[in-house]
Amino acid sequence: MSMIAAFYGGKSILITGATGFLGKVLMEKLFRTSPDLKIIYILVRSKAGQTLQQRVFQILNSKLFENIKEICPNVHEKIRPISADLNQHDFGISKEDMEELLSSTNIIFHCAATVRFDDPLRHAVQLNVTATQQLLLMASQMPKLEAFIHLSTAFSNCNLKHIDEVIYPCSVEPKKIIDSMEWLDDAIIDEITPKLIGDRPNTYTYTKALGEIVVQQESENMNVAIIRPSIVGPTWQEPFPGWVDNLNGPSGIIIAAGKGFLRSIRATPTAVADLIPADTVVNLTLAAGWYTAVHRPKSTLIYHCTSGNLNPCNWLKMGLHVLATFEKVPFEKAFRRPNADFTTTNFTTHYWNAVSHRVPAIIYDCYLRLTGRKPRVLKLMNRLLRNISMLEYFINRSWEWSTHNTEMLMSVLSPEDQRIFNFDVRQLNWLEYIENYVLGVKKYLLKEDMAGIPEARQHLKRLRNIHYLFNIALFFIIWRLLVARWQMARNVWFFIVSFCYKFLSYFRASSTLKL
Ligand SMILES: CCCCCCCCCCCCCCCCCCCCCCCCCCCC(=O)SCCNC(=O)CCNC(=O)[C@H](O)C(C)(C)COP(=O)(O)OP(=O)(O)OC[C@H]1O[C@@H](n2cnc3c(N)ncnc32)[C@H](O)[C@@H]1OP(=O)(O)O
Ligand SMILES: NC(=O)C1=CN([C@@H]2O[C@H](COP(=O)(O)OP(=O)(O)OC[C@H]3O[C@@H](n4cnc5c(N)ncnc54)[C@H](OP(=O)(O)O)[C@@H]3O)[C@@H](O)[C@H]2O)C=CC1
Repeated sequence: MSMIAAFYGGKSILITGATGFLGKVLMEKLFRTSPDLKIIYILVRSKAGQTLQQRVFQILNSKLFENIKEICPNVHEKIRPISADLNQHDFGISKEDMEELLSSTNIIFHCAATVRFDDPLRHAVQLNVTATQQLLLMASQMPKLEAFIHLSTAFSNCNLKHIDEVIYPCSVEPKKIIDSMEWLDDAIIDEITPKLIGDRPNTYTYTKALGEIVVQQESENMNVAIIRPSIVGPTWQEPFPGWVDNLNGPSGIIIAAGKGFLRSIRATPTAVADLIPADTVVNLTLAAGWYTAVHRPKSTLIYHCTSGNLNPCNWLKMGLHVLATFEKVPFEKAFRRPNADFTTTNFTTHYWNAVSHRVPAIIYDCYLRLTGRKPRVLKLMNRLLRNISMLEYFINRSWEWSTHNTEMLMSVLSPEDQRIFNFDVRQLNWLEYIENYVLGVKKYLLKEDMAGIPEARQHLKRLRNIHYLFNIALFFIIWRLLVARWQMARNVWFFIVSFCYKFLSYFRASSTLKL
C-alpha cells in the first residue's frame, strides 16, 4: 500500500495554477493515485471568453485526463472550481467560497505564477510575491491545514553558480518592494527594474526569489516546503510519455527548428541542459506534501528538482537528438528543411541571423508580395529572434544544484512509493525522452497527425530540390555577372576551363596507352 496515496485519501486539497502546465499534471496524478480524495478546490479565473465550468470541462476532456473517468468516475464532483483572480484583493473570492476554503482545506499546492520573462516588474511582483503573501495569510486562517507546498524555480538564484537548498536574501526586503509597487508609477518602476533585479536576467527569476523569502517570513506555525524545478519538460512516463501543452522552455525552439525557421542559436554546446520531466516534478511535489504534513520538519525544507548533478545532458546532445528525430518524424508544412547549428560568438550569431534567418524571410516575403499576399515572415522571424535572445542566458551557462533534501526524501519512501512517486532522474534515458519530447510537440502542441508523415517527407524533398536549384541558379547568376564585368574573373574562368581540358586530355591519353 502506498503511504503517499493513502495520505491524500479523504483530503481537501487547494491548488492554484491548476489550469497551467504543471497544475494539470498534478491534478491528474492526484486523481489517479488517490481517487478517494475528498475534493480538489482550484482557483480559476475566466479567460478567453470561457467560464470556469467550460475551462474545467476542457481539462477533464483532454487527452491527459483520458483514463481518469474510469479510475475516478465521479471526478466532476470532486473538482470544485472557485472563481478567483490572484491579481485582486482577497483574490476576488466570494464570502461563501472563502469560508468553505478556510474551513475545509488540508493541503495547499501553490503553482500559480507568471512565468513570462519579460513581464513588467509590477505584474510579476503582484502574482509571484503579493499573491503568495495573500495565500499564506489565507493559509494561516485554515484550522485543518496540514501542509503548504510552494512551487518556485531552481533559477530563482541563477545569479549564483552553486545553489544550495536554502533561501538566499535579496538586497531589498520583499515587503518594501510590495509597498513601493503601490505608490510608484510605471515609468519609475521601469527605470529602477534593472537596479532591483541586479545580476538576474529577468523579472521572473527575481520575483520568484522574493516569493521564496515571503514564504519563509509568513509561514510561522505552518508546515511549509518549497519545490525548485529546473526547466520543466514534457512527461517522461505518466500518464503517458511526451505530454506538453505550452511553448515554454525548449518547446517553442523545437517547433521553430522543426519547421525550418530556426537555423542557428547561440548556445554553449557543453553547458548542462537541466531539463526535468513534468511528472517527476509532480511526484516529488506530492511526496514532499506527504512528508511535510506527516513528519513536520522543524524548518522549511527546499527540494531541488533538477537533473544536472544526477544524470547530466548537455545542449549539444539534446540539439543533435532533436535534429535526428526530425528525420524520423518530420513536422508538416516546413518553411525550410530543419537543419540548425549552435553559434558561440557575437559575430557568428549576427552573421547567421542575417544570412540564414532574415534573408530567407525577406525572399519569402517578396514571393508573398508577388503572389498578392501579405508579407509576414520577416516580422515573425524578428519576433522569434527577440524571444530567443531572452532564453540565451539559460543556454550559455551551467549551474550546480545540491539535492540533499531531495535525496533524503527519496530514501524515506517505501519501495512502493519510490515506484509510484518516482522522482529518481538517474533512471531517465535522455535519447528516449528527447525523442518522445519531439513526438509530443508534434502531436499535442502542433496537433499533427502521424498519418501526415509521408506527405511531410515529400514536402521536405521538394524543399531540398528547391534549395539545390536555388543554389545552382545563384551560382550561375554570380558567375555571369563576374565574367561579364571583370577581366580577372574571365582569366580565372579561362584558367579553370583549360586546366580541366588538359586534365581530361591527359587522362584520355594515359588510358589509351594502357590499352
Ligand atoms: C553541431 C550540431 C548542433 C545541433 C544544434 C541544433 C540546434 C537546434 C535544434 C533544436 C534544438 C533544441 C535544443 C536546444 C534549444 C535550446 C532551448 C532553450 C530553452 C531554454 C529555456 C530556458 C528556460 C529557463 C528557465 C526557467 C524555468 C522556469 O522557471 S519558468 C518556465 C519557463 N518560462 C518560459 O519559458 C517563458 C518564456 N516565454 C516568455 O517569457 C514569453 O513567451 C516570450 C517573452 C518568450 C515571448 O513573448 P511574446 O510577447 O513575443 O510572445 P507571446 O505574446 O507570449 O506569444 C506569441 C504567440 O505564441 C503564443 N504563446 C506564447 N507562449 C505560449 C505558451 N507558453 N503557451 C501557449 N502559447 C504561447 C501566444 O498565445 C501568442 O499567440 P497569438 O496570441 O496567437 O499571437
Ligand atoms: N514550466 C517550467 O519550466 C517551470 C515552472 N516552474 C514553476 O512552476 C509553477 C507552475 O508553472 P507552469 O505550470 O509551467 O506555469 P503555467 O504558465 O503553465 O501556469 C500558470 C498558472 O497560473 C495561473 N495564473 C496566472 N495568473 C493568474 C491570476 N491572475 N489568477 C489566477 N490564476 C493565475 C494560470 O491560470 P490561467 O490558465 O488562467 O492563465 C495557470 O493556471 C510556477 O510557479 C512556475 O514558476 C518552475 C520551474 C520551471
